Amino acid sequence: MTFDELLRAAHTSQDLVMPDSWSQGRATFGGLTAALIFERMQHLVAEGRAMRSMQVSFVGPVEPEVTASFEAGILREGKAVSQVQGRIVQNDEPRLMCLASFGGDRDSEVQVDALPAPEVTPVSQCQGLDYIEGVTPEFIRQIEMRWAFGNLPFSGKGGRELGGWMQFRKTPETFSDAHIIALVDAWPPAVLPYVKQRVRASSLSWALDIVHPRPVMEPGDWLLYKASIDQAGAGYGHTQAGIWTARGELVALSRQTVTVFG
Ligand SMILES: CCCCCCCCCCCCCCCC(=O)SCCNC(=O)CCNC(=O)[C@H](O)C(C)(C)COP(=O)(O)OP(=O)(O)OC[C@H]1O[C@@H](n2cnc3c(N)ncnc32)[C@H](O)[C@@H]1OP(=O)(O)O
Repeated sequence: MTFDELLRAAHTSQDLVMPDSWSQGRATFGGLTAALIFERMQHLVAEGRAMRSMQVSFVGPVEPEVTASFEAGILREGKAVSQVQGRIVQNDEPRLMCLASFGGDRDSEVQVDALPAPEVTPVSQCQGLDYIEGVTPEFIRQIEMRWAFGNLPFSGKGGRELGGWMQFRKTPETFSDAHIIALVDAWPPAVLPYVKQRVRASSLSWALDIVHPRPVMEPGDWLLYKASIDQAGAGYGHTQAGIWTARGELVALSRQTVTVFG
């Protein structure tokens, strides 16, 4: 199933089955589960209130091919901001919890421009990460990544930065916030180039802000992702990342805590 087909399914039903083709080890790709719960949360919110900030806790693996319930509810609606919660339940256990703040614009004297986007090699000159059965996670069949910063996972070469260009392999119908959410989580944890052999890793928690006014993005546009490690040790890594359009406009800011089993 394509990302757009799954988004449509999330509009019509609370109960969804995540296909194997979007899996990552024992779990479903976290960018997909977060995007689908986001989609259900967003539908509860009045027009004109854009998602500003979202916090996700990956409580447990959302297993592929097993029905999961995607539940959403409003916590509070103020003059400009709607606070919304979402959760995914599978086998009567919470597997993902999400809080998001959707806010309309208000008059303000404060205006601070974003820092410039990083210098980067053009997408046409960057090496893509191909899907290799049994080697890469299944969801790499859906999302294309072209390496521009840092070393490959399991290369043992380390480095503080990781990232590059990303887009859906099948051009989507639109480029919504849900599409951004799915793309941003696709990159492997930035700590993985430190290990020399294949080890397991999982996103544990994720904070994502989308910046407004959102730059104009057309389906099929490449986005740039650059993560850096703040600190890592004892099986956990703390990373932050920026996301930009190819024109260098800031789109989103991401912070993740990841677990690494090795
Ligand atoms: C040239 C080369 C190019 C290659 C190039 C491509 C590279 C590609 C790299 C991929 C990189 C991943 C990228 C993740 C990105 C997401 O999307 S992961 C999906 C979203 N996150 C989740 O589903 C996490 C849900 N939460 C959890 O499962 C648990 O809360 C946490 C985070 C694992 C907590 O840790 P815990 O309490 O220690 O976990 P627990 O449930 O007790 O389970 C631990 C066991 O699970 C295993 N485990 C953890 N994660 C997984 C997993 N995803 N699948 C299977 N087993 C897992 C551990 O190894 C450990 O195994 P044992 O030591 O027991 O044998």
